[in-house]
Formats: sequence, structure tokens, C-alpha cells
Amino acid sequence: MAAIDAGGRKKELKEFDESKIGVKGLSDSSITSIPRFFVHPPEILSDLKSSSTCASIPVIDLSGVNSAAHRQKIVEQVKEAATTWGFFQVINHGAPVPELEETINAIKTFHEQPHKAKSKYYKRNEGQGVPYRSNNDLYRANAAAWHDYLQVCMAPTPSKVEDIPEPDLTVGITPHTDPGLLTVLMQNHVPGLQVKHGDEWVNVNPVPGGFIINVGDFLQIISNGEYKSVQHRVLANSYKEERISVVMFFNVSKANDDCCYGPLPELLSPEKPAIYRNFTVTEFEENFYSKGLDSKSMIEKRDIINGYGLASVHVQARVGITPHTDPGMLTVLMQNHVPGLQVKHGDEWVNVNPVPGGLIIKFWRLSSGN
Ligand SMILES: O=C(O)CCC(=O)C(=O)O
Ligand SMILES: [Fe+2]
Repeated sequence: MAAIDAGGRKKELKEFDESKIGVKGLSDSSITSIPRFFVHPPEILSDLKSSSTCASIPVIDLSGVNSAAHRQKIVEQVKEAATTWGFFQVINHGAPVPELEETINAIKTFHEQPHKAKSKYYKRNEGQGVPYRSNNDLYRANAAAWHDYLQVCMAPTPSKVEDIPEPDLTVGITPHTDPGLLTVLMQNHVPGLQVKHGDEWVNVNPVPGGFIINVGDFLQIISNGEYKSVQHRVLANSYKEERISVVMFFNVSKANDDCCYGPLPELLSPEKPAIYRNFTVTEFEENFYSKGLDSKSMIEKRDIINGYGLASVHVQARVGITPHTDPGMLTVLMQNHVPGLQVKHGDEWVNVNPVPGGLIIKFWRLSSGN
């Protein structure tokens, strides 16, 4: 397949976006190959075939959740699943199954409308109303994925993965973790969702009437790493029928953004110190929305891991810097023989003279600059 240059790629993306046909339109046009901007890099593609055939995420039966006898056991099951898998399905949750099926059918009906009727709703920018578009992160992602979205703010986000001519060259949804607190997901009977468990990709097989629940990055942070936000992906649909999922993201509001979030104090102790630093929602979102979905969890990307516990080593080489404090708990620094580093000690700036082979260790909230 010929390489695509950045200018050509941008033009093709724009043409696709402005055509408003979505991947459904491409599927219906009887194409035999997919546009190049859908083709994912080899490291993603080579991993697509590897999935476990035997493991499956826990299924938790919620019947009796309001009775004292069952409740404690269910709470334990949820805790265990959130700790070990970060993903589980719930059944007998009380939401009427016929209404769930009706929701799936309504989404199918929307996507199957003629282009003219549907394209009125196609909108790239987030906003009010019920926008429909192909790929939320179309211009930010390294490669586009084979799905269209119909989005409702404050309500479920139904997405639809059409069948595709070359399913081995792209994905339905790129491997990622969800940024928020919790995600609740409902899917039709067409498989495709997979969850990373240890080194394996595990199929999340549709359970009729079941909801799938997964832990997001935010919950991992406030639980101080106890609950796991795990990677998941959707394979490009090689079935003749569309895959439909309805995804509800529970995110944190920006309304009170002076407020700093971080690991809950009641979960911390000398044995379990905070492994993440505090941050505002704006800080948190800026990182997520500046990039497309990708396989690296936002927690890793965001440098909110403190300098111990979950070891995340960010190596930076820099020249000249203004006075600042480091966000983490501890910084380990190595310098060449040229002096310049100074540390604020009381009211004085003190030179940190290079000692050959020496490492400089700095604790939280000490100013430094040069
Ligand atoms: O469609 C699915 O099953 C998964 C969707 C998903 O992971 C997401 O939108 O974050
Ligand atoms: Fe997700």
C-alpha cells in the first residue's frame, strides 16, 4: 500500500468529513478497499489477531441488590471485578430489556436513513443537540476507525460499526482507556469489543439484556490505583450485520474547577501513599482532548503519577529554565559539569554545583531554576 503524505492525508480526511457519508456511506458504496487514512500502523494491526478464546469478563447478577442478604455479596463482586478486570457485565439490573432492544433498533433506524435525511445532523464540533459524525477524533487520531457516532450530551452515545471490505487493516475503535469515572455500555449481538487482561485481549461477548460497566482513568486515580482503568478496543466488523453499541460516559463536571481532584484521603495511609498528584478537571481534559484516542492511557500520558509507587520515568533533557516547583513527589536529576541549577533556600538562591557522577534528589514543592 502506497504511503500517504501528511498533506494528502489531511485533504482526504477533509473530503470524507465534508461528504458527511460516514463509514456507513462507504460500506453502502460497495468499495473493495478502504481509504488509506483508515489503515492503522503495523503495531496495532499485528496485535489484532491475538485474542484469548477462553477467558471472559465477570458477569454479576444484580437481582436482590436491595436486600441486605445479597447486597454485601454483590458489593464484594463489584469490588473484585473493578480491581482485577476493570470491566464487568451486569444482568438483572432492572432496566426493561424490550426498551433496551428498542433503543438499539432506533439507532439502527437512524443510521439506515438515506444520506440526505441524515447529513442534516452531521456536525464535527461538540455542542448542543444530537450531532452525528464519523469518528469523534477524526483529525486528531493517527488513523481513523471504522465507526460512526450519534451523540447525545447528558445521555448515551450510540455508535455503530459498519461491516467493512478490509477488516484486517483498520479497527472499529482504537485501543484506549476511558477518561471518566465509569462507562456503562450496551451492545447488540454482533461481537467486536475486546478488553486487555494481563497480556491477553479478551472478547466481551454480548449477554442479552446485559450492561457492560468499566472503570475509567478518573476512578483509577481517586481510588489510588485500586480500581483499574483498562485498555479496550473494538475490532473492525467483518460480519454482514452492523455492530451497535450505546455508551454512557460518567464524567466529572467542570462546574467547580477550582477544586483539585486526586486520590481520596480516606484511602491513604503510610503503607498506601498517594500514587497520583492532584489536578483540576481542566488540566485533565486538556490532555485528553488535545489528542486522538490511542493505546496509552491518559494516566501515563498526563504525568500525574507521583515519583514513586507506580514507577513512571519521564526523561527530559533541557537547557535553561524559569523558577518553578515540580509537580511530583520526588525528582531525580543528573547534570553535566556546567553549573546553573539553583535552589531556593529560605530567601536565598543557592547554587547546586555539579558533583561528577552525582544524582540530585528533590522533594515536592521546593523551587528550583537556572
Ligand atoms: O462500542 C463499544 O463497544 C466500545 C466503545 C468505547 O470503548 C468508547 O466509545 O469509549
Ligand atoms: Fe471506551
